[in-house]
Amino acid sequence: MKNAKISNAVIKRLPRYRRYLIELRKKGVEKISSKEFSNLIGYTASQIRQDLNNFGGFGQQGYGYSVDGLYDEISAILGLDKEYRMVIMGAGNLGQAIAKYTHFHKQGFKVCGVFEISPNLIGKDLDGIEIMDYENIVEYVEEEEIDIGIICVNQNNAQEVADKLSFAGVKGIWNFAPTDIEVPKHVALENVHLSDSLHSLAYHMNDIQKKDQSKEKAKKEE
Ligand SMILES: NC(=O)c1ccc[n+]([C@@H]2O[C@H](COP(=O)([O-])OP(=O)(O)OC[C@H]3O[C@@H](n4cnc5c(N)ncnc54)[C@H](O)[C@@H]3O)[C@@H](O)[C@H]2O)c1
Repeated sequence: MKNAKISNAVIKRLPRYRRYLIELRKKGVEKISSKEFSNLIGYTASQIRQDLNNFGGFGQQGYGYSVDGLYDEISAILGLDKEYRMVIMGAGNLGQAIAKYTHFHKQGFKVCGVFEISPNLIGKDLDGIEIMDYENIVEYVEEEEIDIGIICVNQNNAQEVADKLSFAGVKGIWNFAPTDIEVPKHVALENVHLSDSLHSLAYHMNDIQKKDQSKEKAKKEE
């Protein structure tokens, strides 16, 4: 890797590159130029070259990128060439939905356990996964070598759960609670604030509407 300090914006684009490469592999495409990739994905060719140069390039002048090679490299950069063991904290609506979503497992992210505080849920079975008592989370993470904790508890309990998971030794926390939790430096944190995304959608919808209205107005005034 050329540069250890990669901007978050670049990291966020890599899964998208990878998704398109999966489609290209399915179609049997073996190589692609940055121009062709640009037409497909919607980023400029120079953006693509710049992004991939962060990691040493991979492209060959006059040849373009090897689809398999680039797919392997990006997968390795994202750490998707290994398996991860996960626990879900909170077996409410969201926790259950994530536990039942089998696609993550196919991508190498295995849900090993689900933890709860509600006596009504502890001991129940969730598609083959037993819902366990939150009291036992630290031992479980240590014994089962859990990598990732997924926070699906109520907002008010999220920080406490994050502290417990960090203490127990998880390497990453995927936080769905709509609150900014703090984690120690050795733990990676990714927040998924669905409402933020929805609010951003509302903004863009209204922005398009406003632009359309001002176009209409300008037309009428002509
Ligand atoms: N449901 C959604 O679609 C959705 C979408 C975006 C964000 N969220 C957020 O995700 C979180 C969960 O949402 P939900 O709809 O599943 O809520 P929910 O109330 O259905 O479930 C939360 C569960 O967490 C459990 N819990 C609380 N403290 C705990 C602890 N310390 N350890 C283990 N379990 C604990 C509760 O007993 C409950 O069963 C919330 O913070 C919510 O704001 C939910």
